[in-house]
Amino acid sequence: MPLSERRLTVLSGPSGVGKSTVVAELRRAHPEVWLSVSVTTRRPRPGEVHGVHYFFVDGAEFDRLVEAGELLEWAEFAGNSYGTPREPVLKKLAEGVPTLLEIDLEGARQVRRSMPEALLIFLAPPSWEELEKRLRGRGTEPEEVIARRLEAGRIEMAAEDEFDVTLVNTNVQDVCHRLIALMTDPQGVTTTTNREV
Ligand SMILES: Nc1ncnc2c1ncn2[C@@H]1O[C@H](COP(=O)(O)OP(=O)(O)OP(=O)(O)O)[C@@H](O)[C@H]1O
Ligand SMILES: Nc1nc2c(ncn2[C@@H]2O[C@H](COP(=O)(O)O)[C@@H](O)[C@H]2O)c(=O)[nH]1
Repeated sequence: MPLSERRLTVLSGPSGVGKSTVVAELRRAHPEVWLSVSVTTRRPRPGEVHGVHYFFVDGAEFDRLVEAGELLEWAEFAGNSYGTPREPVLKKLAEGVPTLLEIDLEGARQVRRSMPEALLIFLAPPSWEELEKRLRGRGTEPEEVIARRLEAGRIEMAAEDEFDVTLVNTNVQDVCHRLIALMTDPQGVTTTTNREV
């Protein structure tokens, strides 16, 4: 199947597992993949750019987008709201552009319901200890936020079976190769969870 005919792919996994790192590498190697830019009420981290990493909005604007039906999915995560603008995703899919969403478990569940043809991939850490190490090592959140993210991470880890495939993020390059292979040949994916270590 040519890349242009591929379906929507969702990448989820606990905070700190390496989703953004994997997506950045994937886009470097495969610029033809389009990544949805989410809306969030979270404050920007140093270096994050409005319109590139996120659309940073306040709570009132987020509520307006929800009420106007402008979000394909949305969720609260660790004290902030996050959502996927609907129109750009539908446009890219209609154009046949391979489309990737990097979203949390609740968002993935909503996409599963509204677009059951989407491929849902769970990114797992090599171990819980390594996840904690990565999240703390990133140094972007204070300890109380890290604790909330780890609490959410326990719930996300318990939901791995809801996904079509699990990729364990031991090596970023390996994960990228597997991810692009899955986007290239989604027919090879069975409906039961397929853990690729
Ligand atoms: N395979 C890997 N081995 C070691 N460190 C990694 C690996 N992948 C990512 N990291 C590191 O882990 C940290 C968290 O990665 P990243 O920010 O990409 O996670 P995330 O899943 O996008 O988190 P969040 O959901 O909180 O945004 C970063 O410091 C990153 O450099
Ligand atoms: N349901 C959604 N979740 C999203 C979206 N964009 C990002 N996320 C997820 O939120 C957490 C925290 O992200 P961070 O940038 O603050 O570390 C993480 O799991 C992201 O995948 C979205 O549009 N919808």
